[in-house]
Amino acid sequence: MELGSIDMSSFMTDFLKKCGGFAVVDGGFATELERHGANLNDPLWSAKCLVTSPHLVRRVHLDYLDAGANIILTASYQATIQGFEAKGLSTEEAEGLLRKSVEIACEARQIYYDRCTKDSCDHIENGGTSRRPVLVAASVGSYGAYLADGSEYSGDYGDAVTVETLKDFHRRRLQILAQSGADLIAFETIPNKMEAKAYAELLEEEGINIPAWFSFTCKDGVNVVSGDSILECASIADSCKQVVAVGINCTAPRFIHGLILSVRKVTSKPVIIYPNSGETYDAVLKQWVESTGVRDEDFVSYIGKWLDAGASLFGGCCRTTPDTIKAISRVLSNKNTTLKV
Ligand code: MET
Ligand SMILES: [Zn+2]
Repeated sequence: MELGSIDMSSFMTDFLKKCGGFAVVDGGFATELERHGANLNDPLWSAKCLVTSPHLVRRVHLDYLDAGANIILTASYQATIQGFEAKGLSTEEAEGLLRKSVEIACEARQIYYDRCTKDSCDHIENGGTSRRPVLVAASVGSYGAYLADGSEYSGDYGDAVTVETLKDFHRRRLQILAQSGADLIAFETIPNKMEAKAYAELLEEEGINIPAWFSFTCKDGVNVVSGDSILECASIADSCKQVVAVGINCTAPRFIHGLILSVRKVTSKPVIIYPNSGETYDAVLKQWVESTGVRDEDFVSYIGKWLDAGASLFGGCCRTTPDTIKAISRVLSNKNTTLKV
């Protein structure tokens, strides 16, 4: 199969080299929209802002770029054609909003570059200065995120849902996002093995010619939220040629170290991690609550340990903010400097 001009095998390693060894991913997107006043109590969640307040979406991307992100994720996590249609939009309008999520992120990157001065944005590379590399990743949330019934964090879709159901659900959105100008696709918060398989098959069958990452949401140090083993899930990602990074997101920081070691057992692809704050989402209350008994400290202090365990891309998920990302950037730029000496 012709995959166009992008060399999937070196895409991420080349990018990491340009970043100085490690890359910074952005933080909680919906969290930051809410901090700016958006009301996301809606089945579309953060994707609602693509309709109601695109300026806020751009603003949040800029907040994360200012905080040091090398990769920004689009507002398409919960943007689905089916979800928009349920709100009375036409298929064309729904598809337009998917494209718009990528356009806004690309626009934010351009604004960021345009207003960069040497002092604030450039980094030193081989004795000269160069622009900080930034990629736009088109976010794809799970079928459970669309259902908005809590299955996003249980991975339990019932017996009637098969790999084929999931492929049919995701197919058109994936085709559109792959042709939208995004640099890669971020399959995020994958809750079970079946959805990973569906994504891998779709990438192959649709001949998707931009890279992707697979990121799983886990309930402990060895299993994704459905109970499927992270080893099996990460192996599916490993065997897919378009997949350029494999990892974990929206998972409590305390499980991340063990999970990185597990992922590394089954793949040599770069490992990405962007944990949440350690709180748990209560699907009935529709809010984040502190986990009983265990408290995660500010996880930025764990980054060094996660680096040693072999991860190379770091960011934050729900309930993290630009301050988290600033702190991560600081830790990583120290590491990058150390590496270059
Ligand atoms: N990128 C998405 C966000 O930060 C991931 C959500 S995980 C439930 O909003
Ligand atoms: Zn999250």
